[in-house]
Amino acid sequence: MSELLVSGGQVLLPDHTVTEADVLVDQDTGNIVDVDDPGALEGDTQALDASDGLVIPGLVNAHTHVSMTLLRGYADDKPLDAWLQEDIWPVEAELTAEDVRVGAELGLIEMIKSGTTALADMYFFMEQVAEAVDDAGMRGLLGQGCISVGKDEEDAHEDFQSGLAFAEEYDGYADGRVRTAFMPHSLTTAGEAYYREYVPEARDAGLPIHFHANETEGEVDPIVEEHGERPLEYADDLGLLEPEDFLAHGVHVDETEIDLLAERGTGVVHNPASNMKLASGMAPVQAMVDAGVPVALGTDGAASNNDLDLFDEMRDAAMLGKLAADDASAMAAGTVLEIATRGGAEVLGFDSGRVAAGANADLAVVDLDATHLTPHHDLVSHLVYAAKGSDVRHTVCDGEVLMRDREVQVFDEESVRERAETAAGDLVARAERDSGQ
Ligand SMILES: N[C@@H](CCSC[C@H]1O[C@@H](n2cnc3c(=O)[nH]cnc32)[C@H](O)[C@@H]1O)C(=O)O
Ligand SMILES: [Zn+2]
Repeated sequence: MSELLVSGGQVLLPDHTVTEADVLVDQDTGNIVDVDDPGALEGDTQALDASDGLVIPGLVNAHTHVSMTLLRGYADDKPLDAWLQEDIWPVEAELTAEDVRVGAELGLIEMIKSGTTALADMYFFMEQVAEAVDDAGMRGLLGQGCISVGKDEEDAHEDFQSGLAFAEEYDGYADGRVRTAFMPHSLTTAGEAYYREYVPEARDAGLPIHFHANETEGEVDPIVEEHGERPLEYADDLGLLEPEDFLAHGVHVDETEIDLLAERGTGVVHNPASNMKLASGMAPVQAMVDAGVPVALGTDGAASNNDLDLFDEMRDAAMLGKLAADDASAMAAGTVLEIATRGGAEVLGFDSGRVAAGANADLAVVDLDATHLTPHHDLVSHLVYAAKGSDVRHTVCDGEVLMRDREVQVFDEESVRERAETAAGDLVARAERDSGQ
């Protein structure tokens, strides 16, 4: 049996208390075997030094478009609709499989470096993302985003059919680290007929469903006008609110919709940075937590964030959550940490997000030996309010070390950065040439 012993540091336990302890991992099963007093456990092979560090669950980025790293800083300072239609979609029309692959590798490296071990991703050429997640050693819930607006019927059907085919083919890929979902893009960009046709097929295949919903006011109004009901009531009619399903954003949700989500057990992924940057609005995230809605945290794509650092996102969630609730006690550090770890894992259906025997060994070790983390009154507070992704020293997923002493083990970081720079430049040049600029 091959084992990994993470020793010499402190450990964040599932109840958010911190104790000096070691963590023993079985690399064959990828699970945590035990968490015990310093020196009490022995590992056969690999050791990971956590001295002056805090072992935390790997963070869960529950909504992103990882390959959008290629568009980081390409188009900023616009609202969602104009940003997608004028800037992002024209460039995405030029994406190749190779672009998506290198964009994914770049984004996954950024995640590993900032302690993220699992993601939910919706994009194009998802087999490329699946292979990159496999190479990265991470855990992913992946799906192809399916859109019908702006397409003729044949193209639209092709998009939904290939989305389903990807999900069926790749579920369980990468030794089970990749799971899949059916991902219609949003309640407004995928037409009702497509939901009516393909949701039952997704259910027959046992797939969860993930989509964007209630992100901007501009998305809510047309649904209310056309269907005479709130968007999430419409989503419920379409059969999109099962307990394994989860939606991104949920910014403009009313009390009826919050109660509906809680009743159905459908997850909501909060994306505070993207919501602020696109001025989409403030999600009532504390109200959703209080109502019992399963809430997770996501960065959205790097073009609307503009990073994939969940430490940054936790801080944003706390700040924006307080402002939204007009209450400084809202989205307290413990609540935010919970949605970024166990909450996210539960929404995605992964048995991770906690440092405990039996759970997946998905961990990060945060360096506490830093000026901006001094003194150590409350380490949960530090994780949410003061720590940065660059404070992560080691990252482990499924028992394998993905980053050791800030050196990414699973990719050649320099070469990925070079390839990404070239691919991004070429992509934008193609798009500009085709638009006759
Ligand atoms: N098969 C689809 C691809 C959709 S991928 C998912 C899409 O979501 C887009 N996206 C990124 N961030 C957001 C957001 O905040 N709201 C809605 N869509 C977004 C992203 O740019 C990408 O176009 C097609 O043929 O167009
Ligand atoms: Zn999104």
